[in-house]
Amino acid sequence: MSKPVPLLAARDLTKAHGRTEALRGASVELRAGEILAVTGASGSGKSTLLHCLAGIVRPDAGSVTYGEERLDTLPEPRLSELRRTDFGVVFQFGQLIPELTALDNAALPLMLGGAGRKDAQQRAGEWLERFGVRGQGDLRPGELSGGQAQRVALARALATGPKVVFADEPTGALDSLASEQVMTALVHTARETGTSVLLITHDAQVAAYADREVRLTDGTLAPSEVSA
Ligand SMILES: Nc1ncnc2c1ncn2[C@@H]1O[C@H](COP(=O)(O)OP(=O)(O)OP(=O)(O)O)[C@@H](O)[C@H]1O
Repeated sequence: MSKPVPLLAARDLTKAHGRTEALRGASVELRAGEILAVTGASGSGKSTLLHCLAGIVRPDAGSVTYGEERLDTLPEPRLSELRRTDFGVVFQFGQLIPELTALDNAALPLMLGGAGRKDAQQRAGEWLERFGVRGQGDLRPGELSGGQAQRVALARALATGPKVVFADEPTGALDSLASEQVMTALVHTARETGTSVLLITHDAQVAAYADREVRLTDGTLAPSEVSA
């Protein structure tokens, strides 16, 4: 059988922050519908890799290909459009807007994409429901538990129907029960919608939810792990 074509592929990425070489020739592929865990020690370059793959940061060298497009050289307007339409991101501390209710937080990307407020709120409500936090829709982030906030963040990331969700330590601030609930909801929804997930974690129990795991060491991935 021929090898599946990757949805997103990084080749030989290098990226320095000042004098720190965060990535030193990292290559990785994400396939359509795949949940890929990127693990590695603190400082090994995981977040930098995610930022390059999501088109948030441009690598110093190497390529990032998404479908037919080269993200590393794409003009900023098209890159922002892709980030809005095709990518969703979730970080360790949710990054919900504190002044907005959970419902309005989840509705915001839909409104930015052109939906009217009422329609966006209705669709956002359905996404909160999927993640088991519809009852918390009127609460502000400060009134949510860590796990609830992360589930709202996931609802917000998935509401626009992205092809890829980038999750950077989405359970890093949670206890094991909340972590399990967040990961179960994420995996279930990704499977149902065919969304690919790039999951960064230092937790082996979280990585076990993925289809495949690659490990970054000092800014590179071992060749055997690249083609696994
Ligand atoms: N904005 C920045 N300015 C300076 N150095 C940075 C910056 N971002 C990252 N670094 C450095 O680059 C290296 C890789 O960082 P990165 O955050 O990608 O690693 P990580 O594996 O995600 O780490 P952690 O698990 O601790 O979040 C580290 O040495 C870090 O200190």
